[in-house]
Amino acid sequence: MPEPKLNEPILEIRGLRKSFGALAATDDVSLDLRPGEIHALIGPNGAGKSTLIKQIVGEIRPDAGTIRFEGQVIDGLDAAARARLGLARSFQVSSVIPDFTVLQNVMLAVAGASGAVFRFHLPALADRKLTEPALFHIEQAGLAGRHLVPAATLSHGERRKLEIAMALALRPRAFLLDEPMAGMGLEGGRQLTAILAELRNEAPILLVEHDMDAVFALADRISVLVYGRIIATGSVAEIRANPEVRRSYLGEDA
Ligand SMILES: Nc1ncnc2c1ncn2[C@@H]1O[C@H](COP(=O)(O)OP(=O)(O)OP(=O)(O)O)[C@@H](O)[C@H]1O
Repeated sequence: MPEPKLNEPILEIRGLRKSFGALAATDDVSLDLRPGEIHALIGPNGAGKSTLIKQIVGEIRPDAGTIRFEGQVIDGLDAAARARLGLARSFQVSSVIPDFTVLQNVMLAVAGASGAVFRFHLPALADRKLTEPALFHIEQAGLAGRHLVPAATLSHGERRKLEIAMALALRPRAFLLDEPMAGMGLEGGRQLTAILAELRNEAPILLVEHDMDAVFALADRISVLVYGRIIATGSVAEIRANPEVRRSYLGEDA
């Protein structure tokens, strides 16, 4: 794989198109995810956000266009191969095992990432190669002290943090987060916002989110998708001031 150059986009989408019958769900979309940034993708329901994410992770094949990941064209790779490169969606497809503790779940993710065989008996649980990174990611995700609690008994917000810890264990090169704030409540949302702000230091984040408070607090750049097209990309200030964006998505009170 060619070495990515500093400041070259981690993810580079060019001229992507996907139609369902007569409906252009992705209509000539070009978008970059740069190192260290949180790039929010916003837009009304049905704008094509999920369809775009599915094409990035390899679940849907585009009709046209190219996706590069760390300089490599990934158009021919399936979802599993893309995940192995470090390009995977977090949160939507959840692999949390309810009967396992927080620590066991994260150890499983650490083991999966390293290719180790995970044995569910005491020697494996004492294996510091798994416990140490697992505990580190649990703390990173804001769950310190909760590692012995079964996942089934976690609150909604804690469960999301567990999912972040498991995502971190996979050492992704980019995070694709699909509505992480959904159902979090005010306090949970605040906590998750702080965690995501830190997460960007691990890998850049493409953030699909309807919660505009979170988007405005976190995003370095925002792209606005309407009817499958990106109508604007810019800083929070630029997007808030953009008349077309205000008309089509934010409303005049934004
Ligand atoms: N498999 C499919 N077959 C036909 N139409 C589809 C399919 N998947 C999505 N669509 C249509 O494509 C458009 C974009 O849908 P998509 O789910 O990507 O939007 P979205 O921006 O993610 O919406 P939301 O914010 O509600 O999640 C919608 O009109 C949807 O009905």
